[in-house]
Amino acid sequence: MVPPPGIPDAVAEVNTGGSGEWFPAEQIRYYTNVFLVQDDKILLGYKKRGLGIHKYNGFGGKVEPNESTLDAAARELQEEAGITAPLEHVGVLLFVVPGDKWAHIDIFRAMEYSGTITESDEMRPEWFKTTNIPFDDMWDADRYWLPLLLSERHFSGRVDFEKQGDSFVLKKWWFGIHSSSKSQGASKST
Ligand SMILES: COc1nc(N)nc2c1ncn2[C@H]1C[C@H](O)[C@@H](COP(=O)(O)OP(=O)(O)OP(=O)(O)O)O1
Repeated sequence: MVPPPGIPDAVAEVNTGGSGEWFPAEQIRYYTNVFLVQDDKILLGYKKRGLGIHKYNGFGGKVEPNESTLDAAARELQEEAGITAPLEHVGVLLFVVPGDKWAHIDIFRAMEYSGTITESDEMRPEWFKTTNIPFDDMWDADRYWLPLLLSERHFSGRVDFEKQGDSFVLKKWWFGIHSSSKSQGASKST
């Protein structure tokens, strides 16, 4: 299948599913998400409020006006987990819900950090073995792309969700890797 709207043509498919047409374009809102990986462990945060409450995720949030995505990612990591880290840009994900702004999320990986990992009012950090990631307690699509981050691929993907009450139900998804395969160094992106 060719990449869906919003994904560069050069990205090679690794995983796709669901049915129907892709949803039409709406306005875009930019977010970041940072995952700290060390040896066989990954640091996730249990979200205590807001979007994705009661799910585990990386550390991130909205990019503020006049802020680069890299600066936003570093700020959110500090605010939510109390640490700083060299960040490597590894992927871009588009999450689409009809009637909402598209979420464009720049994904970063860190392999080392400075400071003391600290719970915040938004996130409770917790280490997991990479063989025991709590996918049942994460956003539904994370199981399809997080392995690409762990295997050091540079990836792009898109997920269309349908909102049913308070739940986001997966409708269609597409994930692919960039031909260079290995992820790239820190970048401002977008
Ligand atoms: C829909 O699928 C998603 N999957 C994953 N894994 N992560 C997602 C998804 N949708 C949004 N996210 C990420 C993007 C951000 O990292 C957070 C949401 O950020 P939030 O709304 O909490 O932004 P803040 O700026 O921190 O919010 P405050 O204004 O409350 O500080 O989830």
